[in-house]
Amino acid sequence: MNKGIFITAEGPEGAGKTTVIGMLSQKLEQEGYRILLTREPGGIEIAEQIRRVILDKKNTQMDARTEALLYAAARRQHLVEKVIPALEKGYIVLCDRFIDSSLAYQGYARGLGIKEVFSINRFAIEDMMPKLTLYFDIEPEIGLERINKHKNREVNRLDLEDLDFHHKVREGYANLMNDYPERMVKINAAQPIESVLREAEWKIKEIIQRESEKDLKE
Ligand SMILES: Nc1ncnc2c1ncn2[C@@H]1O[C@H](COP(=O)(O)OP(=O)(O)OP(=O)(O)O)[C@@H](O)[C@H]1O
Ligand SMILES: Cc1cn([C@H]2C[C@H](O)[C@@H](COP(=O)(O)O)O2)c(=O)[nH]c1=O
Repeated sequence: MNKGIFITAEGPEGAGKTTVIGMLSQKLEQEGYRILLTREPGGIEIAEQIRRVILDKKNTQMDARTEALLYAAARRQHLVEKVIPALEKGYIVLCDRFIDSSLAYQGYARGLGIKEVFSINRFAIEDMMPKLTLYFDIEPEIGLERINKHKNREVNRLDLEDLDFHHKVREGYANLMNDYPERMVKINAAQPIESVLREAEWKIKEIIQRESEKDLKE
């Protein structure tokens, strides 16, 4: 049985996910929580290798289903090698992207179908869904402008998709918000960083409180 809490961060490019969960992980650690901060695709050696293949700008010929399968493979390995052991030890796992990225990017924006992409991911994750998903909502124009300003960030193959693709990604997330209102919360990521941080922290504290009460009752 998992004693920890699995939390994911989702959203279009440049929404601020990495910045916000990085800052929150430090804050929560200082408050005494055991935190594992990780990311997808990646987080462990095999998945980082898969990440390099998927995101390499030279791989323009990659088929959409191959792309979806590679993300799912990286996800599987990352879960079994890193996420599940940490949850078993009682860590709060903060993961930068997870299955909803596949559903929004490959399922909706690439047009493979949300249900179809969910089904290959079901094989990868079994029933390991997050307890909470923070969805950082941003207009793609603002998000892309942010990452273009960020000189040290390497532009990857997915970033180079046209604006229409990035709008579809956001539409895909809007569909997921409708489908999973019990675990997904939307945060307006266009706000100043302090407000985004505050909202994300509230949501995380709420789930920590809820889960600890559940533990006490069990
Ligand atoms: N609320 C904000 N207002 C203004 N700039 C922000 C805000 N949040 C993050 N940024 C800046 O936007 C840039 C992108 O942020 P970050 O890398 O955290 O986004 P991301 O959602 O993880 O992007 P990606 O998924 O594309 O890697 C960074 O330079 C960051 O400092
Ligand atoms: C997990 C996952 C990711 N993607 C896309 C989303 C981004 O364009 C890149 C990852 O880069 P980031 O800087 O770490 O955000 O990959 C995807 O299309 N499908 C997925 O399942």
